[in-house]
Amino acid sequence: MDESSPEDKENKCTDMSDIEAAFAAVDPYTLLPTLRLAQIRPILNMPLLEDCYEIRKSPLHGLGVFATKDIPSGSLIMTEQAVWTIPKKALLKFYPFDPYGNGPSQIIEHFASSVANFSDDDDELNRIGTEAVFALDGGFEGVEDPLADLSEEELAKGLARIIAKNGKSHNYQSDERHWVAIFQDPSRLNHSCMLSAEQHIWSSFDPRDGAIIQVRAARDIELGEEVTVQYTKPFDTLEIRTAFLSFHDIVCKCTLCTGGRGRTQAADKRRTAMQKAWDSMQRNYHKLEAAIERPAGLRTVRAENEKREKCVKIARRIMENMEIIDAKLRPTDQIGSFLMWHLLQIHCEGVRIGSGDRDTIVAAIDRILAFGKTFKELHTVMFGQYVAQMVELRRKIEAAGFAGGQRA
Ligand SMILES: C[S@@+](CC[C@H](N)C(=O)[O-])C[C@H]1O[C@@H](n2cnc3c(N)ncnc32)[C@H](O)[C@@H]1O
Repeated sequence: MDESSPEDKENKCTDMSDIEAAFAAVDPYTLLPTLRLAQIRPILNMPLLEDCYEIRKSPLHGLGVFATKDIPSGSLIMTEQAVWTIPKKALLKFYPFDPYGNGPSQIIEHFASSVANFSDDDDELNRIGTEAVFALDGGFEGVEDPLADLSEEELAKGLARIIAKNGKSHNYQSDERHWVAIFQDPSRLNHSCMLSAEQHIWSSFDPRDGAIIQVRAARDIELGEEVTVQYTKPFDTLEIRTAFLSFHDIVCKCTLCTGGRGRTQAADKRRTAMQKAWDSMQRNYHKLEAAIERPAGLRTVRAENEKREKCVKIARRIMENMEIIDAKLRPTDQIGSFLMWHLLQIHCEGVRIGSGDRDTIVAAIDRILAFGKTFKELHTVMFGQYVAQMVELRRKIEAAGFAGGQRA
């Protein structure tokens, strides 16, 4: 039953300053660009599940990472500082078959300055760093001492292959270039289209600070199971995944790809529906931005109300799109840090700027909090913080008498 008075309804769009101020406080755009590694570290300092994996032969390919105990969903399985980070564009030039005509010595120079000499006064550390990179998949299998046994070109080719097979993309906030990072144990994570873990790279503000990776369980992983991540995008169908993976010379042997047509078709159907809702949500978000920017024409109350109504309608469509995605999502869809974060950013921003309607805003917060439950399961660190802020926001709105769209 709607218990709000006609007067309340008339006042619906007024006095939003509290809510807007509260939203401004949780605006991810104000949070993200200021994050530096030093600030991220305490978040990263979440307890690591000690001795929970080993590296051994995998049925998927070469070596893989396997659980040595039951790993509950959300556990931090690995965290590591990059052994080597390198700008992607520079990388292009490194390839011996490079169109820019640069010699292979550049990759060796970069390797020598960033890895082999990462500790100027500790030869032992330099040796460990060098051997760690040389031992990675695709580089120098069967070569005992690459530095002594190979020509400069062979050495450069091997290093380029190591980067191509094991590099993980990331960006630094103060640097427009795309970067590739090489980690040690996380390089042994094989791909599965039904992942069991998610990897997230925390790039600091400045490339000189390096990058850190976190690998978390996306679901409960049983003792002996292989820990896998997904190299492809969250909603990619079999056809798209196959195209991407074959470009990287991978014929996927995961349980989904080898599980029969029925299974892949059902997964494709679900992923296509999510992709459609995601695209529609992005379009609606842009529409919302445009609707908000457009002047209301005559600055009459009517024109302002019409504009507001339009914005509210679009904001609601954004919520509907989200609900479709929410209903179809599985933890094996690689949703944690990447997808849900963006989803919420768009959603929260969309509702904040698009709607002066308190019912819509309160409903949106409840929706976000409901998503929070999914996130709690996934233990996505950043989101945990975000949810806490949402809870606080909800509390403020309730205190201001806006709960459930009714004035107290
Ligand atoms: C980052 S490495 C993974 C660890 C690697 N198995 C090793 O021995 O170090 C990436 C390479 O593993 C192989 N790979 C990973 N996942 C695979 C899968 N699902 N099916 C087949 N090969 C896979 C591919 O050759 C890929 O280039």
